[in-house]
Amino acid sequence: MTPDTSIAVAADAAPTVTDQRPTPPGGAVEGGRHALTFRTDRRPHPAAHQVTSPVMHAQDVSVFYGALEAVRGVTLDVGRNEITALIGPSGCGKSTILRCFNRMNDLIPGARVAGRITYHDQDLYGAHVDPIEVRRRIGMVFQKPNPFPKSIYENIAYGPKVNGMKPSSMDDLVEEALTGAALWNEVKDKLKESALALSGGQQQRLCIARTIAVRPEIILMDEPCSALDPIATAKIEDLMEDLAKDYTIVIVTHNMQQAARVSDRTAFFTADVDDKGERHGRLVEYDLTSTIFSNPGDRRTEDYISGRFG
Ligand SMILES: Nc1ncnc2c1ncn2[C@@H]1O[C@H](COP(=O)(O)OP(=O)(O)OP(=O)(O)O)[C@@H](O)[C@H]1O
Repeated sequence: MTPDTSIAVAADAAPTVTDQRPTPPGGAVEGGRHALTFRTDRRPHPAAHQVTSPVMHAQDVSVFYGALEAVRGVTLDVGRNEITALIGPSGCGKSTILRCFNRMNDLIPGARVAGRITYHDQDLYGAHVDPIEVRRRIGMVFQKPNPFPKSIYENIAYGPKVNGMKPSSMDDLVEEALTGAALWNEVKDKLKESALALSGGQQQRLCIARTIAVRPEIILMDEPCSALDPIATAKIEDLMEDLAKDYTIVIVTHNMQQAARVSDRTAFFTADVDDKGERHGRLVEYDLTSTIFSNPGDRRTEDYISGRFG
């Protein structure tokens, strides 16, 4: 699909089909790609995250809700076609940072973003940037599956229609999106039935299909499996691995095994409490997932992933 050049985001932002994920140096856990063991030898915290192909860059980003500085001074790169996991204890600002990446915080009264976020080297918050187009290119899947109370088909076709996409065949586009979300075989004979009749896991895959139907480049996922059972969760995790061939994914998860299983890089956040008792989230450490889980550079990261804190 030819990207719409009338908006202010870069025209080279179309999805690519290369899998550039690095092979992690750590061993694999059962059923996953990364080690969950810890080494006692520590290495210096790297000065750079060494993301070779960043699609998005956050520089000294702080987010305020009214007077509360909820997250302070976050700097990180999101690598193209990588899965980046944001982990950390409740209230450290993971979802807040995630929402910055597609300007969802714009919709929260009193929310303000300071610092700079670039997407393909363009200021995501520039005056000339259309936030609606940002959210098409950078889609979001939420904690609780939220299909529209419409048919399965309409759930998928809705986004392309309202975004003015004119596919040569909407049927083909619907099939492609449902196939991409590993749902087609389960629903192809009941496309006219209500999406609300699907199971929770199917609904979540439908929401992923709805997201990819508008051809985003990045998919943000805010605890996408927290409402799902282990089997449905495993399906979404398998799906994420497939999706990362075509899309860049950033996921917030409370499930550290999930972060270890699915992600290439992990950002660990925590919250400092100031003398007024206010919590300010901050990024402690960001590195390859294998490093974060096997040889973290910061004691707080190790305490958290080993269950001693949080
Ligand atoms: N809409 C909002 N209005 C005001 N404060 C908010 C809002 N959303 C989040 N906060 C505050 O910002 C801080 C960070 O919240 P956030 O939800 O981003 O953290 P989190 O790490 O994702 O937490 P959790 O893991 O519990 O979802 C918290 O102090 C929270 O109360």
